[in-house]
Amino acid sequence: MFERPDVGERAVLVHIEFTAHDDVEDPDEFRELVTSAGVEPVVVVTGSRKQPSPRLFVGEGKLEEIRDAIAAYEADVVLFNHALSPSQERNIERELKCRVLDRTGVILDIFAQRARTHEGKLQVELAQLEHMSTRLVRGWTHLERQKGGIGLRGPGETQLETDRRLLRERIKSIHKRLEKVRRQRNQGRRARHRADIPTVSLVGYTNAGKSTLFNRLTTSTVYAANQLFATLDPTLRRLELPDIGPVVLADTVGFIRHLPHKLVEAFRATLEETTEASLLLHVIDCHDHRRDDNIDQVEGVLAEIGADEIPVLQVFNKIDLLDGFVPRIDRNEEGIPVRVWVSAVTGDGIDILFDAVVERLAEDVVHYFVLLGPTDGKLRALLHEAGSVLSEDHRDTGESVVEVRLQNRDWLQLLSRAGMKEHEVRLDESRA
Ligand SMILES: Nc1nc2c(ncn2[C@@H]2O[C@H](COP(=O)(O)OP(=O)(O)OP(=O)(O)O)[C@@H](O)[C@H]2O)c(=O)[nH]1
Repeated sequence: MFERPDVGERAVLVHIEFTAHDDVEDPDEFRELVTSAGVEPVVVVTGSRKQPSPRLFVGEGKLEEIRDAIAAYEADVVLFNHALSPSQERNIERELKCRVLDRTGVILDIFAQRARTHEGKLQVELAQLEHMSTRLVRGWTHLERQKGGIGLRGPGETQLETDRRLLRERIKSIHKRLEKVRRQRNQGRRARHRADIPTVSLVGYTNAGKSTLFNRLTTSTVYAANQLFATLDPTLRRLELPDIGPVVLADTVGFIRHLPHKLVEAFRATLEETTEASLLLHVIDCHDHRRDDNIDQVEGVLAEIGADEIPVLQVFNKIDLLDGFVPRIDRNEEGIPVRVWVSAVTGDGIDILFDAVVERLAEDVVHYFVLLGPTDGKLRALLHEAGSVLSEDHRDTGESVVEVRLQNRDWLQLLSRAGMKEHEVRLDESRA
């Protein structure tokens, strides 16, 4: 699991089935989400109703039950697995004399903890502020605010003390900054591509086992790099892979069923970095009856954020839950690994997963038409020596166009041996 500060909060969860609706949330998933947010679920109060009560969402009897649960379990917060209106949230708080957060608030808290890029952070802050602006001011004690805690963390925290006008200004200014960040983004991304070491990003539904796999891949293997990686971010680690060299492994926030509509943008922003990955490990709980539907949804979102061009290796996790299943690699017709069956918990198959990752990264070949002048003799010789030259056209100008195909890693190595930087190489773009 994620390492996060232990705020020691204890939560009563509330999950109600509504007979008049069919969009039922999953109570187990909610428990996982709450745990992900660093809060301890101490009890789940369940019930069923035809439809929500407009004032208190639940009935008087249920409210009494929740009040008893707060006292019995000494809970700090009540978390509803539902979207509450601001006035419902306020009314329930007043009745229970305890902090109340709805499902949107819980998810936002997770996003706030995990957003990494500048844009991601802004987008999450925006969603938090917008969510909060309708919910001011509820008189939480100063102590509670200082302590932090679910729904009180993240960049928007101090905004609780400001009035609505300031909040609106802040929202406006974030919109502006987001626009600017977006304008600069594509440019920045191109530049970063050149310098960065390859990133392998774990994506998948919440509870698929991403964090478990992340820890397994980075702590218990010979490939985990010993040297400190210049980040305090627990979701980024460096590995040294045979034949590939250094690689960054990145964990991402999990997909969530029934993501509240207004959080879709914020969620995508937390995933923004994956569009720069060299390889995606799509972690899938192979034991989950919603497996195929989950895969479709993840692929759909990846396509929407423009990450569908990135090579994907599916990791079917939790094979220990399938009887007598042994780890294996599935390959496509071209012999390329497309799926690996593993258990992150037992470690079964982790070795072949590494093999498959190395194989997929090694596939990362470049195919260029390089313009070489009289002073580029060294690079030309090295490319020939490496057997990477497919064809060569000499021009009257004394230049030649050399068609090369080789692994990106080797290409970069040859450039460095030739004393050249990648941006100094002239490519014949018309023939790329
Ligand atoms: N049986 C079994 N359980 C696993 C395996 N991998 C993970 N789990 C369990 O599945 C649950 C979720 O694992 P996580 O690693 O937290 O999942 P995640 O995808 O990171 O979830 P989020 O952090 O919510 O996105 C935990 O209870 C794990 O112990 C596995 O290989 N086998």
